[in-house]
Amino acid sequence: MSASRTIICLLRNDLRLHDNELLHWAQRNAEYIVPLYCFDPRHYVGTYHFNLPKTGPFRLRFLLESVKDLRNTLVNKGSNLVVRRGKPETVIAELIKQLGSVSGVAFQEEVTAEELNVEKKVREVCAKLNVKVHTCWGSTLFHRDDLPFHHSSSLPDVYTQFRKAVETQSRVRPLLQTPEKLNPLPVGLEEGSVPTAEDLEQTEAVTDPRSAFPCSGGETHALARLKHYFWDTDLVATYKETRNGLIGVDYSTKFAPWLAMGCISPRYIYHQIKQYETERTANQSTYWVIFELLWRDYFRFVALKYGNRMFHVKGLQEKSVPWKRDMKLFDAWKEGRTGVPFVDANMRELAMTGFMSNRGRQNVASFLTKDLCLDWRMGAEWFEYLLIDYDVCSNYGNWLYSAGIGNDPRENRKFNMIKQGLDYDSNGDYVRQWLPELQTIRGADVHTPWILSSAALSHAQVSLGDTYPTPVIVAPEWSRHFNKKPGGGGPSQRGKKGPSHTPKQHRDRGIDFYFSRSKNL
Ligand SMILES: Cc1cc2nc3c(=O)[nH]c(=O)nc-3n(C[C@H](O)[C@H](O)[C@H](O)COP(=O)(O)OP(=O)(O)OC[C@H]3O[C@@H](n4cnc5c(N)ncnc54)[C@H](O)[C@@H]3O)c2cc1C
Ligand SMILES: Nc1ncnc2c1ncn2[C@@H]1O[C@H](COP(=O)(O)OP(=O)(O)OP(=O)(O)O)[C@@H](O)[C@H]1O
Repeated sequence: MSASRTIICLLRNDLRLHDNELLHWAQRNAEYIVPLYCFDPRHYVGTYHFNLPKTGPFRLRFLLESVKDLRNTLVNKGSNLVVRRGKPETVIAELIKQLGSVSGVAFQEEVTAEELNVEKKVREVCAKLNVKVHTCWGSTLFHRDDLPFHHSSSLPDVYTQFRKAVETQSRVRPLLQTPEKLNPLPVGLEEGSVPTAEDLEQTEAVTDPRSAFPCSGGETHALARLKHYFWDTDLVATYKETRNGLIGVDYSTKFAPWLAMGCISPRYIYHQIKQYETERTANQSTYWVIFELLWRDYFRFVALKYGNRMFHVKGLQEKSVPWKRDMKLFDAWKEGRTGVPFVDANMRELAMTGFMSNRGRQNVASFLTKDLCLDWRMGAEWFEYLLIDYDVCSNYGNWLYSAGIGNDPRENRKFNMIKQGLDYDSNGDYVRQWLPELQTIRGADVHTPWILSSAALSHAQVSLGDTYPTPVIVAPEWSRHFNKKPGGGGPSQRGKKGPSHTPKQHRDRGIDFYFSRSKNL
């Protein structure tokens, strides 16, 4: 077996060939490259506090598709993806021994405890076996080394300050060139088969035709999605007006699942936006995709700054909140049986598809933490289990933010479930899509079945407490919106926000808009 100048590239959340720092580096430094993916058993245990399955069926399916897709891509480039079941540190030790003379092991750095623990163990194994370790930074739009802060501890605690600093003082790096051919595997190395969900003792995902994310995993599908959203349909040019939608695939980019597994590079998205802005149009919407990608960057750098505080009950602010751990309420929330239709519809969508819109996520997180007053980590772990796009930093960062113990500078923010339902699902179509038992209630009345007269309920054949639950809570402020005509602040109205602005103006307007949107929730 030939193994001179062989480098093992441990791939984790970087399942792509394009703009892949690791493979790019290995291509220049090795004669033989072993691109390796390990199905780590630690990803298939229970979550830390509430022992929910750590990887749910929708994400697992997406992962398996992504691994297969990367294998196909690598085979077409003269290489292959080596797949193993086992802990990376064990698999790598075995490979080093099997191959004889591995010159290096490389991986992309992660930032959170469980991933850092894997890195530590891989380093220990390599040190014992006298093999060098090379690491690189990836995953963010702005490279960690290009941030305008001397140290991660000086990262601002307010997103806007971070955003303005990187926008004015940093630059997104150019894309790395995708190799025409990749240096081969060492001769005789078995590539290994991609397991099934069953092999991993996990549940198969069941496809729901209503899914807002009916897409497959893998770089090929990620690049096709971008082509569709940017170049084939120009949807990116109206993103800011549609991004708060709830139904269908195209109201937002849906890049998140591919970004989470690294099937698409955020730099690639950025440079495609720049090209789109040059060739087609530049407006608030095209900028806004970058604005949102910067949130993703921000939470990753927040994790670098705060370490395990990201997971602690008191959050980044070290704030004691008397969270409850009422399992009955938690079950009602998880299963979409709280009796608050807008919450239930979103929670059922998540459970049945592994996806929920950003609007939905903000609402159900606010409901769990501010209305039910449940421990925010219950919600975070439920999302960790189910989301296809679960990303440790974006998930825990957003949950902390929603719970009021993270990076939100404003105090006591709370979403009003009824107002939100009326604003963003003004005719109740979204609620009816996910709550078949309320299908016969017409229009916006579906948001508040408990205030309907018994005649109206019986006409709709809805029996509260029987076919649909009575609400577990009715917050006092909701009553202001009972019987109100819908409309006002919904997404379609936002679309009529005025024409073009200079880039500077539209950025500032964008921020004002972002915050005004948040004040009266
Ligand atoms: C409680 C809660 C938990 C969340 N958990 C996750 C998670 O685990 N993984 C995840 O990727 N996103 C998470 N988000 C952020 C956001 O809801 C999703 O990124 C978005 O809904 C995915 O759909 P999209 O790709 O169509 O987004 P788009 O609206 O098209 O946005 C484009 C991209 O910007 C990034 N982005 C947008 N909003 C945010 C945000 N608030 N924080 C970080 N990045 C953002 C994503 O990478 C997204 O793909 C969470 C939000 C909340 C409120
Ligand atoms: N990648 C990850 N995904 C999810 N959770 C993670 C990840 N990495 C670390 N954690 C969480 O970080 C925490 C580990 O931090 P730490 O060692 O400070 O915990 P701890 O002191 O045991 O926590 P606690 O204060 O809750 O008892 C755990 O809650 C763990 O679930």
